[in-house]
Amino acid sequence: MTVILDGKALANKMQANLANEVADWKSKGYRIPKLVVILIGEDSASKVYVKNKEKSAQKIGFHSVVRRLDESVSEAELLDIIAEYNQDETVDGILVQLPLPKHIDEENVLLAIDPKKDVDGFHPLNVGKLFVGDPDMHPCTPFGIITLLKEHNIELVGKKVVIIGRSNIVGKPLMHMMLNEDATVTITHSKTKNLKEETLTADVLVAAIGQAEFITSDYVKDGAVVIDVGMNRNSDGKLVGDVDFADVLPKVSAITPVPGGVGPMTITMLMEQTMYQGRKHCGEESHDNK
Ligand SMILES: Nc1nc(=O)c2c([nH]1)NC[C@@H]1CN(c3ccc(C(=O)N[C@@H](CCC(=O)O)C(=O)O)cc3)C=[N+]21
Ligand SMILES: [Mg+2]
Repeated sequence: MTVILDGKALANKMQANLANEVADWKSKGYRIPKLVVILIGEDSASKVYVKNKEKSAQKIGFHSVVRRLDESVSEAELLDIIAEYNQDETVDGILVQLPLPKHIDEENVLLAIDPKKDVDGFHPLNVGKLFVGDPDMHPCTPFGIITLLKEHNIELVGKKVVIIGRSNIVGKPLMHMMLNEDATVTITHSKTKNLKEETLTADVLVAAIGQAEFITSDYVKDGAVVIDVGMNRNSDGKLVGDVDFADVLPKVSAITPVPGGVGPMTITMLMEQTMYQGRKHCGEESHDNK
């Protein structure tokens, strides 16, 4: 029997726990955590993701601000707006939705966010802390993957993890998180030779490729755990992952669905990290910090 790693179910459970904690703070008169999401332009996928983040934040009871900026906003204007939220003591988390318009330099933006409010874990300081094995804020997608695996008691110590994809938001940070769990990690990517030879060695296979249903059962070892980070539309307009779910399912011990797997966990870790910052600043000593 294959275990379905139900990210939606765990997301609901974790977000309900956060909602209880926030309700408890409210009853004590503490300041409530605030998450600011900055959305630039009219990209339709970004709008959907930001909407989902806003819905989760509101459901938990956080103060949720979505700052919508015109596509034409200058980098200097954006940096000023970030500086304003950095200084605002009622703001616990700041997220600038990626991708950015071409005329804005991503590195400048990520460097501008106070690392303490960097709920995405993308600031180079947080990236470096993860790299040396002393993480503070984590990138949410890989953090969600690790959290989902732990919830299902999937052992990582000494296991062979193969990641397909070397992005700064998934592949590379996940490599470090897996190393911190004492896994043996291989990263593969578009220039990897004999990809299938690599993936067939995986006890845990993570697909972050960006190609609909690319991973079929012939890429997967019997009994492996398969994590699908993909979000693609197939020819019928249906949301599918990078894994051919129906083909792979009978061969593996556990697998994440799309939708309802890694995506909801990403949002949940964003909420967890907003709460993590809030816990430092909203409690007994600082509840008057309105
Ligand atoms: N600064 C920044 N931080 C991000 O975390 C960030 C970003 N920029 N840019 C874009 C990506 C993408 N991302 C997703 C989050 C949730 C779902 C999600 O909830 N997916 C649902 C389905 C959603 C649907 O129906 O389209 C699911 O998998 O079940 C998907 C994708 C966060 N991102
Ligand atoms: Mg994130």
